[in-house]
Amino acid sequence: MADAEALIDVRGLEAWYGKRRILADVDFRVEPGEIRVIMGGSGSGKSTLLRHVLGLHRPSAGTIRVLGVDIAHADAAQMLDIRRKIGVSFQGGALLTSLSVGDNVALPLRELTTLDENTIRIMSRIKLEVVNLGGFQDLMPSQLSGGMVKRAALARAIVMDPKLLFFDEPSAGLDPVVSAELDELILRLRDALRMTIVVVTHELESAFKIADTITVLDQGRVLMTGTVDEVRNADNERIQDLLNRRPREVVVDVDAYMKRLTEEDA
Ligand SMILES: Nc1ncnc2c1ncn2[C@@H]1O[C@H](COP(=O)(O)OP(=O)(O)OP(=O)(O)O)[C@@H](O)[C@H]1O
Repeated sequence: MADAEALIDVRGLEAWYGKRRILADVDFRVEPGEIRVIMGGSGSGKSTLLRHVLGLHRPSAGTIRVLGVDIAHADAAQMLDIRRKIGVSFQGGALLTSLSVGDNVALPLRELTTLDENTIRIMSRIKLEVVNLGGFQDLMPSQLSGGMVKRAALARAIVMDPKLLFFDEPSAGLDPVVSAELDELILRLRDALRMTIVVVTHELESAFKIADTITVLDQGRVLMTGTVDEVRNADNERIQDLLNRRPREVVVDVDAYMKRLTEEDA
């Protein structure tokens, strides 16, 4: 497939927080219509990669093209255009507790479009139907269960019919049944609405169920990108450790450790 067709095309990405390198030489391409899962242990750099792709951080090195635009060099109008075409459902970005479910879902339409109120209401209700929350628009977030909150946040993320949807830890804090329902919903969004979806998850079962392709991150590097079967059968000790939940052996460089403790801004 030609390069121009990738919706996300990250090459050679490097990211630093202070003196620590968090991502090194990351290549990450997402093709239209796929569900890509980003897997990796805690602190492997999954959120940092997403933050760069969303234009929240500038890369220290490398290029990031999203929907054909080099986002490190995009102007405000280009960024706004991209934001309109991207849906985001992040763990931290929960519903606003002071707004009804319907008003939460309508938020992107009110902030990013000039549509009239009637159209906004109809569009948000349709998206609530899509996530099986039809008729719940007048409830407050505090009246919803954990799974319903996730689905309402998903309705908000897709209310603008994004080409690209980012979903951070959909299963976090949910019981297995509710989590499985959410997986089904993600698959339906890809199939029915033809969205391209990037999901970050710790849940192996969920990852294997929804992913077309998986990118495995470890210590800020991409260990591999492949299909579910390719990742499952990977001849790579670290990947097998992650799949079998074996902890990494800790190798401590004592001199470097002492130096870090005694240097400022370590
Ligand atoms: N704002 C920050 N300042 C300094 N270091 C940070 C910052 N954000 C993250 N880090 C560090 O960068 C590394 C990667 O963090 P990141 O949140 O990207 O990992 P993650 O794979 O998303 O982890 P988790 O699954 O626990 O959310 C971690 O070592 C973390 O401590």
